Amino acid sequence: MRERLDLTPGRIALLAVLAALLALVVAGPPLWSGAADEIDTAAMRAGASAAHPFGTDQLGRDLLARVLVATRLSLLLALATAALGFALGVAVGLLPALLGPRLRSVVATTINLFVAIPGLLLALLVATIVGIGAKGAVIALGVALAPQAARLTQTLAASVGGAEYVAASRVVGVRWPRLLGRHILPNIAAPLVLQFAMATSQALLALSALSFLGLGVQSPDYDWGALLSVGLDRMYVTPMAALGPGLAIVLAGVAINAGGDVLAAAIATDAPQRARRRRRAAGLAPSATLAAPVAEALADEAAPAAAASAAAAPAAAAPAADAAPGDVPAAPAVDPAPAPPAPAGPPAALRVERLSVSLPAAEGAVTPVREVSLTVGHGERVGIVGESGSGKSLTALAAAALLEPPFAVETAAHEIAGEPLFARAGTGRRRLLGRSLAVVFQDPLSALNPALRLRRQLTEAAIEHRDLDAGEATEAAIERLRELRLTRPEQRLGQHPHELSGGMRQRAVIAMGMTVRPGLIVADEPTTALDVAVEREVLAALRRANDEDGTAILLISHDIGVIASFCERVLVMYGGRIVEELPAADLRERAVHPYTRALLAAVPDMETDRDRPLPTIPGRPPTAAELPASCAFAARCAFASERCRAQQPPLVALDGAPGRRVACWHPAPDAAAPAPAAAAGDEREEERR
Ligand SMILES: Nc1ncnc2c1ncn2[C@@H]1O[C@H](COP(=O)(O)OP(=O)(O)OP(=O)(O)O)[C@@H](O)[C@H]1O
Repeated sequence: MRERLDLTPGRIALLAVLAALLALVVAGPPLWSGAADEIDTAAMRAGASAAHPFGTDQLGRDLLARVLVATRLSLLLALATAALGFALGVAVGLLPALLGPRLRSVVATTINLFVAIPGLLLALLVATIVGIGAKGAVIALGVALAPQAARLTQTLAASVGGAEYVAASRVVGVRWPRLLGRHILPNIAAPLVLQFAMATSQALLALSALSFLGLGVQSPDYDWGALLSVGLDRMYVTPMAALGPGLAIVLAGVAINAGGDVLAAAIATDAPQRARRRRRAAGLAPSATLAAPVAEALADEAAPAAAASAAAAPAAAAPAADAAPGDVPAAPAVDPAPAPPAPAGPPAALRVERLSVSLPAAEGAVTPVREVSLTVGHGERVGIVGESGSGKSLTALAAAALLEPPFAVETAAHEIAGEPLFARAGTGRRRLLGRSLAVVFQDPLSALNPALRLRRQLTEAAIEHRDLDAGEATEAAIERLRELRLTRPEQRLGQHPHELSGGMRQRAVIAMGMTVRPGLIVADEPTTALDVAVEREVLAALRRANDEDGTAILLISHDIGVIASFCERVLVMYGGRIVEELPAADLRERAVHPYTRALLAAVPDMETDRDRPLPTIPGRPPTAAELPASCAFAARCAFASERCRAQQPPLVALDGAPGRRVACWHPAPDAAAPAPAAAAGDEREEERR
């Protein structure tokens, strides 16, 4: 502990000084105000002596006693100034995390404007309004401190807001006061405390300077600055008259900073925080691709509405409100087959039609997800597979309504549990999402708040959405953990995330999502960071949720082996589109898209010749900026023809093969599968020749 708090002998000495100063704040005036205020005409302007070590002032009052008594006023005024600055600054600095994108940018611009004004100028401006004296000085300096505090808070809150555990909490519908209180403020407390201590010592210095100049504390009150002014006259006769208050100011400033350091270190080196720092140092930060879009997700309901407004409208909906008009090009015109209708019975857990995601880029807008239509039936396990950059995560995040400007989301339809998501207003939408959908991100540690024990994290969604009290929610969480085969669940709830292994954490995240019994879990690469044994545990946990609760699963992975073994239906994505859809059972033998086949060929099976290298797909997938208006896979495809390089193949249903779709001008021959419905079937042989 001592090492973690960096308690060097010097720092311990400063903490002792701070403790002594705090004792003086309490005991100084009662003990010494008699001597401090006693006028002694016989000893006016006396030099240092045993009776008056710092000498006396012009009325013969003991200067040492006055310095001791002034501790209270000096420190309390400095504390009040910093408190005022931070109360204003933190309140304003948190606003961008809570407001919609437009108001957020107004507040951010205002903060920037105030930060640009020199603090002294701002203080003088306010002082002219509120007047001089102790009260005026506190208000003027407090207001001058506020912009820096606001900027710091804004930056810190934005960085925590990007964490996946905040996104996970949002998706289960946790409201902003709870988000702030539980997830954001505890995680930004350490740097804020540090900054607060520094602001207090700065305020002490500034207030002393004002009192020294006669603009701060007014007679008969006095602080160290006022005493310094008295003592300075006699600096050469009685040096301690000036050195005493001067030293008090310097020592107090340094001691306050040391106290702030130790307090901040105590908060920051709280065990879970340390674990997170170690992870960061090891380079295990959350994936930038995921974190970036979610970073904006803090704006509660207003912002999804921006992206959603487009979604609620028909296919030709305008881009999201924040994107400049004309920024987003229409996705290339294709005539995609709609997602196959869900079987009769309960409504589909998720249905999106013509989902496109665009974002502004240097070279104009890019559309990394284009016209994706998919349905996840009630209780179904559907997989999305594709190489990195194929658009899987953006599709999943857009489906979970977690994308915000600068991403612009367009859909012709977006239904969750059979209900049109964007027909609802903010609160209703959040409730629908919170009750019907849970998201499991790739990195379980970043999906859990490192500062909180599992109990709070696993119960908050159930308290919010199932109206359970804390005891009932705890019971539900224990039951979920037990179902997911986590040993000693009661004990686990008392632990912090870093105390669990990777697989346990991911199961805890799944349990967190399952406490509201959602109809759908969207799991984005939930096993990528885990080893094979743990991967099996996590997939088994998802499988149990599916089997026992009928929870549908949308599993995203670049590993076609995982998808094939876990899912019932597979969507293969490439270049932001679905290029093939088929039942998982057909994957190995009946896939017809050359890309799907190439992915499969790159996975070894029992018949693979171990002496020969595995086939790989030549080249690399196109980035969002490189997506052509023709077939995106053509550049890497052995069967590509002129037509592939010129025209985008539409995603079409395969005749006589329910639930199968393919987007290819030359689907591979498949003895078991009927010929594709597209004209491509006939042309294929001809063109290949
Ligand atoms: N925050 C972002 N800023 C700019 N471009 C992005 C961003 N996120 C995604 N993209 C673009 O969108 C494309 C699709 O990204 P997405 O994360 O959905 O792919 P993915 O298939 O999930 O890949 P991975 O498995 O690596 O996560 C990327 O190739 C990238 O060009």
